Amino acid sequence: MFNIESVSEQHSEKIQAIIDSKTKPLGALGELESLAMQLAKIQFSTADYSAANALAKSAVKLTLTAPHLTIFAGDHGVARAGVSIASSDVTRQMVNNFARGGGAINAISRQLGWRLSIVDAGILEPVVSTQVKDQRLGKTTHAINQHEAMSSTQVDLGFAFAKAHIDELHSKGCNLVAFGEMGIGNTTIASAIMAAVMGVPAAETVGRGTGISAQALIKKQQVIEQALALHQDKLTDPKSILRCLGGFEVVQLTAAMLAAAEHKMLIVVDGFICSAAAMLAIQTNANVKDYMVFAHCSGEQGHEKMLQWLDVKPLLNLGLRLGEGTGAALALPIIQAAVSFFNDMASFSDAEVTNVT
Ligand SMILES: O=C(O)c1ccc[n+]([C@@H]2O[C@H](COP(=O)([O-])O)[C@@H](O)[C@H]2O)c1
Ligand SMILES: Cc1cc2nc[nH]c2cc1C
Repeated sequence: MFNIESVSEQHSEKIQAIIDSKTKPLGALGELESLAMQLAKIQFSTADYSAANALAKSAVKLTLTAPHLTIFAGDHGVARAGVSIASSDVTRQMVNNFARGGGAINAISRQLGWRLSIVDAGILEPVVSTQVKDQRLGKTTHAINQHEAMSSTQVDLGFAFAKAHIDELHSKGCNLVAFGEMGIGNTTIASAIMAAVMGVPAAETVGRGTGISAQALIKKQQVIEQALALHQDKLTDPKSILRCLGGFEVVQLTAAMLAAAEHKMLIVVDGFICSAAAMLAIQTNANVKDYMVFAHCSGEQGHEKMLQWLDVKPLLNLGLRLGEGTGAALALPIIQAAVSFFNDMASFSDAEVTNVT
């Protein structure tokens, strides 16, 4: 269903030679070098003869164009079980806040230069604003400990919506996407998905989300255990996991990542909920991982274990546990720095510096 090319290793040696020709000790730009290598493999991945030629002459440039961050918002039936500090009304209130430019993600995006889309993937009551894109799959999901969260028709519609959104960004020249989410109760959803995908008990995936009490944490774990037991025979593939345990925003996050990789966009993954969607995207098509950068390790218990399972290294560890795409947004200047050194740094020969490699 998704046609995602794995990145080519064809030019790796030439790309490494360019990185190593720069005026620095070998490897001294650390993770920036890994990012440059990843992006170069994505952008020079064709068997194109001219790309190979340009690489040989170190004339090729990496590009970052129209960086775009999309926040998907959704509401969750499970929020009624007392698994969050907030009620579902706060999802709509925060979407309204984003629409008016008042969220943390708005402030950070203005500072760093992300363009923002706010997508209503299915919150209780829609927000009337031209700033909010209607991709609603329903009013709210069913409580996952009582029922399948949604129908397979809703999952499919979410995939279609997300793909159309990404196709539009691509047609406008965007080659770097980040995603965030907003949805009271969605750390319960992400913990349940993590448990289903990794085959570990809820106790290993549950965390405090927005900051619930020790007592509420026990309740939250029970709810996840009930959901896993209720759907245990159906948690066999990503779309079934999304149907049984998902959220409307998690469905669209998963599909958006897959669609972005089809277009060879770099995908910046945010915290716990976005990483749960990334797990499902990778289960759907393992090649998507080549296009992903994991921006940060969230303060949410379980995220570190999830990242270890994914075998990825996050760029930042700032104790953020807000969501909204805030961690992903912060990765932009780091990615820009990787592109700048690759494109603009002098080589030892250009700068007449003794080659120390
Ligand atoms: O991204 C994260 O790692 C993260 C960790 C904890 C909480 N959140 C945000 O908090 C909300 C979910 O928390 P909760 O307690 O309602 O499940 C949702 O709107 C997320 O954006 C996000
Ligand atoms: C106020 C608030 C802001 C948020 N942003 C993302 N998740 C959130 C949850 C709450 C409760």
